[in-house]
Amino acid sequence: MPQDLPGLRAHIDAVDRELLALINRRAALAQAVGEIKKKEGSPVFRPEREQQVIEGLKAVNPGPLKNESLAPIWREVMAACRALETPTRVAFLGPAGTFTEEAALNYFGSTIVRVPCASIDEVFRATSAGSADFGVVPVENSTEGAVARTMDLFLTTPLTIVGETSLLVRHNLLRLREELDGIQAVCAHPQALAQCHEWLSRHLPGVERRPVSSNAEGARMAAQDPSLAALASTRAANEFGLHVLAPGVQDDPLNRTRFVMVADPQRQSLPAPSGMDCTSLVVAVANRPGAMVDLLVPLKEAGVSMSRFESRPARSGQWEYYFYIDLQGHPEEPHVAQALQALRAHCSFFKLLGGYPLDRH
Ligand SMILES: O=C(O)C(=O)C[C@]1(C(=O)O)C=C[C@@H](O)C=C1
Repeated sequence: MPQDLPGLRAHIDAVDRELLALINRRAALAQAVGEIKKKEGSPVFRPEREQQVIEGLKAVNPGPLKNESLAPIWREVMAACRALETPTRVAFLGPAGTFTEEAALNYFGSTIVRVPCASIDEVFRATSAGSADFGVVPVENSTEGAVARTMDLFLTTPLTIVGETSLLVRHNLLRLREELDGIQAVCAHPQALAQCHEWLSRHLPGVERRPVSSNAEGARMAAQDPSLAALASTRAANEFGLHVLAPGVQDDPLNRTRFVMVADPQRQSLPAPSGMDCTSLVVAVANRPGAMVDLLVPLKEAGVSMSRFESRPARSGQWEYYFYIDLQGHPEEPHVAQALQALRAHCSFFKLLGGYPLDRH
């Protein structure tokens, strides 16, 4: 190997040409897979297969490339291959610059057709109506808990969950002017305002906190009115030409949001087991003593672990609740199937929301 800069760069150029030829060979193979899928009428996007490809490579990676760098590279390669099979249209809580858009790009790769939506309801509507193949919505935040609207829509729409991803969420105070003085209102999504409550109380006491439909919408408003500030990502700051007055103003430095990918089960079948999956369901039980225990016993007996348990009022006026449950494993794995069957018998309402690969990065 040469030791001088021009010599090393010439080697890099040669390796890049080899890589290009190999990636094109891979793309041609994916195109051939696409032809078979077209004939069979089966869905192009197979999250469990993409997960297996990445995990398989991580297991044999000799380095020096780090395993955490490997995943985003192959995600993009597979997204580009997928785009040759068919364009993937993804609806998300927009406008451009939201964390939900970032989650969509991380998960599906940047070659998607972006369908920004003004609300979580619209993401579900666009995906149900077929104007998008997938929808991406926030489902829970490590500081603020469940995203209520998303949970309610799981109940009332036929969409299923086909994937999940989580993001470290950093909020920044953004403004046209490079000073804190004279801010009349801070505009952001209610969740972001809540996540930055302490910082706002300390540094901008008495300033109005104005809830808007998304953080990027707040940034768009702040870009038009110098008296307004926004709480949003640095991507939104770039998108709308705003200054970052204070970076990372969220109360919890490890603030994370979990997003899920939803799809219409008529057009996108349930992902097959990947080896490390999550099963999501929503149930209701009769309002009687011991009903909760009856719900948990079948899980214990089948050896299934629960990773999330969340309740939402059923809005019946009777103090009845829906329970949102995440289980470890895939609904097609025998012990999970057994637990689901036993659970169903104890529930007055039972809806399987999906079985999908766990987010492993
Ligand atoms: O294996 C497939 O089913 C493919 O379509 C190929 C491929 C890939 O690029 O590896 C692309 C899209 C799918 O989501 C999964 C994998």
